[in-house]
Amino acid sequence: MTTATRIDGKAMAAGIIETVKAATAALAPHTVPGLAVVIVGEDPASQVYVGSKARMAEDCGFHSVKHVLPAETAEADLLALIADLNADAAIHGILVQLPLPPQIDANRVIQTIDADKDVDGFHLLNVGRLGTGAIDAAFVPCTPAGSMLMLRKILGDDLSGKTAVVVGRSNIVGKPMAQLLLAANATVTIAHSRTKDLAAVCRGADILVAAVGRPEMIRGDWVKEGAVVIDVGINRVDAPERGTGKTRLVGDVAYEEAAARAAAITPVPGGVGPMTIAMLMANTVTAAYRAAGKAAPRI
Ligand SMILES: Nc1nc2c(c(=O)[nH]1)N[C@@H](CN(C=O)c1ccc(C(=O)N[C@@H](CCC(=O)O)C(=O)O)cc1)CN2
Repeated sequence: MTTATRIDGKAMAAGIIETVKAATAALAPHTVPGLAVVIVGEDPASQVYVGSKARMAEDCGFHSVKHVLPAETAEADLLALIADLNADAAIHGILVQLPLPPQIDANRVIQTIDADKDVDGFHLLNVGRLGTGAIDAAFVPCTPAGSMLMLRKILGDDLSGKTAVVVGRSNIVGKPMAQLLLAANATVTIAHSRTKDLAAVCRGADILVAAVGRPEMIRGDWVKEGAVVIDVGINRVDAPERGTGKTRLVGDVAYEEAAARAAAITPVPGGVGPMTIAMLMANTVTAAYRAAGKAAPRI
């Protein structure tokens, strides 16, 4: 029996997009936020995400540019494109879709992006700002930023006294998510594949964030009664029940089992994913406000 509140990321994302549109309109006509998205190669999921980002940017009233580079692109050519985008005053945000092909050093690429245009929040300067509590000066990575807004909607801004467990230690999600939770006064554990008795660690969490990339790894009996569960995983699995060769998306959490114990939980799809794209738009409009020397709206 499902008892948990389903945290609707699609609806929340739509609200954020309305705020971004209003903030964009308020900058006109002097500044039009500009977002450049760059994809290297033909990974089908990346193509979908990049297409959604470029379309959403247009919908928000941005100057939206998409660069599609072949899979065999040399690192030097990608770095040259980034240098051009860094120098382009019409571009306020630069996003290079990950993963990149193996001949390209993703870290070198990320560190080449001007930190003031790093709307993904992956540049060391932004990582450092987040890690030292200078969150208002940072660009915060979109997935954790969106996850945090969802949590705040349920639990409020101050997480004092709450125990949070983040399962996953990636630079894109796990680590920044832990920093955000810490900044909101939660008591934070980062767990991962080598954590001893992961199920027991999860069972201690008032806030459980799953970002491991393993379909439905987190079972219902890993979830504390009344916990808030944020499922960051987006895994495509076979769905023979839908017909031959069909697939479906599942999270890192076994949704129905977890929902029977949690107070609130994000679904997959329709949870954290749409918030990721909305927060990218929010970061881009923030970058444009900063470039224009104006105070960015709080989103
Ligand atoms: N440069 C970046 N690369 C990647 C990031 C990122 O934040 N920056 N994150 C992920 C992928 N990602 C955005 O790029 C992303 C993933 C999923 C969704 C989303 O809306 N998912 C939908 C389902 C979509 C589907 O049907 O396939 C959902 O969960 O409802 C948005 C963005 C890796 N790379």
